[in-house]
Amino acid sequence: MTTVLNHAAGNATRRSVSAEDCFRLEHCCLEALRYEILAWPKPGLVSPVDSGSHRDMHMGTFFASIAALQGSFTELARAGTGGPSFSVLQAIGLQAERKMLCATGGVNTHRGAIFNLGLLVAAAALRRSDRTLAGLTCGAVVARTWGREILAGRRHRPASHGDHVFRKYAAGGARSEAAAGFPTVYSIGLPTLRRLLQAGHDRETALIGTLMAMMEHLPDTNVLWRGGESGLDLVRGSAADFNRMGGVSTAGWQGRLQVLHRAFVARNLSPGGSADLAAATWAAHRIETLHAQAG
Ligand SMILES: CC(C)(COP(=O)(O)OP(=O)(O)OC[C@H]1O[C@@H](n2cnc3c(N)ncnc32)[C@H](O)[C@@H]1O)[C@@H](O)C(=O)NCCC(=O)NCCS
Ligand SMILES: Nc1ncnc2c1ncn2[C@@H]1O[C@H](COP(=O)(O)OP(=O)(O)OP(=O)(O)O)[C@@H](O)[C@H]1O
Repeated sequence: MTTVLNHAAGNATRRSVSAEDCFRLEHCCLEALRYEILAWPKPGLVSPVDSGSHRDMHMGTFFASIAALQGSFTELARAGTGGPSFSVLQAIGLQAERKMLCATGGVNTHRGAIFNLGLLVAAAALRRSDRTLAGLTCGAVVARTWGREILAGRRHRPASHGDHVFRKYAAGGARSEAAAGFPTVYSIGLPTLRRLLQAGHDRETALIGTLMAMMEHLPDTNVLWRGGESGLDLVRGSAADFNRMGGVSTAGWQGRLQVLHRAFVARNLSPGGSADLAAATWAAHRIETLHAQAG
């Protein structure tokens, strides 16, 4: 009798997640990556206008990577539905990284983005499948379900730039952000993006405003790797100045960002972590809106 009741209670909290649901989640991710690369001006970053501080990639490399990633986010969403151990998602994420490297001739265009977006879609699918998680953001679902394993995972991978930076500056990078439930996305990115959209800014402008908010606050390991602490101080300080002066809501903002772009390129600085989280913010905006509409 107890077994039957438990089984019934379990069914009441479970809901099936369709192939269409997973496909819709992937669409939010691929759209976010397209909007991020197309946005201009973005200090130090690759855009349709130039390659910023990067010598091994251009906008076409990013589009080749995005095309190769088609299917990977659907797969991550499908896997997330069952609330698997992090190692299951990691295997799919590493496979996606291999597809990216194959499409770009070995260039890292989206490693951070695959990690962030992959975890967010897996969490979105898990939340959809389990009604008891309905009140949580995708970020909170990531932290609660996979946070510990994400932090433990650092020990099992060959040393990366991120690991060097972690040892030298104690900056936890993408893993810390994810394990903490994406605080930069949910506490800084989303409020900024939604405020700018509500104020009537177009999508591109709102995304750049969001990027600049990220840059002011994020301990970006890409910047630390390339420019050390003084590079990070410069990036965060100049983003803070830009935001304090009214950011993208003030006339002439594009010109000010082009000046910053030249300054970053001269110092080989690229805020790739902020770019990743601006894309993650766009995807989270779309995914959380779909969730709210579904009720
Ligand atoms: C965890 C990863 C991203 C580690 O990479 P790495 O050691 O280089 O870490 P690091 O945090 O320095 O940077 C990774 C990238 O994240 C972005 N980034 C940099 N700083 C930050 C930050 N503070 N917050 C978020 N993203 C950041 C940058 O684009 C950077 O290139 C990754 O390579 C990995 O382990 N991949 C395996 C696949 C996986 O686990 N997937 C999970 C499911 S999708
Ligand atoms: N528009 C963009 N321009 C440049 N980098 C971006 C952009 N959007 C996101 N990124 C992120 O920046 C990272 C690439 O930066 P970078 O080339 O400095 O990393 P790396 O491969 O670790 O270092 P290096 O090229 O110095 O060996 C990617 O993980 C990517 O997710």
